[in-house]
Amino acid sequence: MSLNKVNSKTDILIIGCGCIGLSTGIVLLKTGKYNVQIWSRDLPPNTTSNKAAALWYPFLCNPPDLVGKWSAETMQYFKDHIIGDPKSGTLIKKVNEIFRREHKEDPEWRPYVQSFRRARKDELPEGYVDGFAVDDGFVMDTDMYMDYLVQTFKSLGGSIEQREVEDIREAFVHYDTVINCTGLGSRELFKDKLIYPSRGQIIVIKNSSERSIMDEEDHIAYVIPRISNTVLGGTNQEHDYNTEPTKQDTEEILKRVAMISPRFAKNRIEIQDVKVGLRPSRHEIRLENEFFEGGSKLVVHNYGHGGSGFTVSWGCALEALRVMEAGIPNLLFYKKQQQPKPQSKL
Ligand SMILES: Cc1cc2nc3c(=O)[nH]c(=O)nc-3n(C[C@H](O)[C@H](O)[C@H](O)COP(=O)(O)OP(=O)(O)OC[C@H]3O[C@@H](n4cnc5c(N)ncnc54)[C@H](O)[C@@H]3O)c2cc1C
Ligand SMILES: NCCCC(=O)C(=O)O
Repeated sequence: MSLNKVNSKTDILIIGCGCIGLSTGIVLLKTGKYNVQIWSRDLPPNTTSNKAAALWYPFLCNPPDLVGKWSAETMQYFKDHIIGDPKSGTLIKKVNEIFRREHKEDPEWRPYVQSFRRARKDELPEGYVDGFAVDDGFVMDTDMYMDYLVQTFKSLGGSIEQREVEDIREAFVHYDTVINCTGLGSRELFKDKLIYPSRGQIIVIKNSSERSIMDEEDHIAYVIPRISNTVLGGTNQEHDYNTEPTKQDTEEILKRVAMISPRFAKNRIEIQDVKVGLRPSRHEIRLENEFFEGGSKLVVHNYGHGGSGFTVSWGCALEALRVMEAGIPNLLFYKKQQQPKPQSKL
């Protein structure tokens, strides 16, 4: 008994074409063992992923130890495979998180990131007394990076179909193994009411700056310089489904950003764009196997990455591969169990 195979490779379906679905598909294709197709309701640039800032920095995501591990693995993957490619839209950029109050504790991800250090006094704006620093963090022009992921996925033989899945059994007609990378979509598709939107608004401006700086202590304020523009943020409104920018949030962001980086005083900013995305927030990332139809169908869940999808994407993709390959023997066992017993000759 074998799984659906073409040219001796096993067919895998990924649902979702955000940074998680695309990273997971690329990792699977690079093994040379799988044919991978993506079905997705929205394609880049119309995904949440495309609305991200984005930079490497664990934020609004749990569980802390695994987020630390996956963030570090993602940083290494970027260094090994992505940063050097100008088509990727990525840049190494120092990241500073700054605090108005002393922070005795290091971040929980500190043990996994060797380059972590405390901020120097000269890196702290007026009114800030403490901070974290990661000198080899990275930022990405999100639309460029998402296009890069799509091109990489397709160049490795992956195929993408724009298609909404209303019932997971639609996928089971053609596939034994499905990887669920639907982000917030899992709330409906898998009735997971633990996942909910955290609304984030950002402003895209022409100016640029030499480093990423963030104050996330009492509210959110960040400046993220990219290749072709700079992103100012942000907001975090839980259970808010409004995907339209609001003038009030834009004003609030500009006021807060001026406090962490005075050079961005409102009257010197040329706003290019204002975007809103709904982070797929959950008490923790769901990355596990779930068997359906008496064990003969396998879904690998990989969703709920909150404010850190890019930061953990490659670590989670590698983990999804490991989890899936650990589950396939069970799948074969259950499929065999369901085979009709050969009729006795007597
Ligand atoms: C303003 C903002 C700034 C951010 N900045 C950063 C940052 O700096 N660094 C960072 O690491 N993260 C950042 N994030 C978080 C990051 O954007 C998310 O964690 C990440 O995009 C989640 O990726 P995803 O692929 O799971 O989700 P999505 O990008 O939402 O992709 C889900 C996909 O599944 C598809 N789908 C859903 N349901 C179905 C269905 N039923 N059938 C078919 N397809 C379906 C959708 O169409 C979509 O293609 C930010 C988020 C926001 C909002
Ligand atoms: N951690 C600050 C970068 C922006 C981000 O992650 C977000 O979700 O907003």
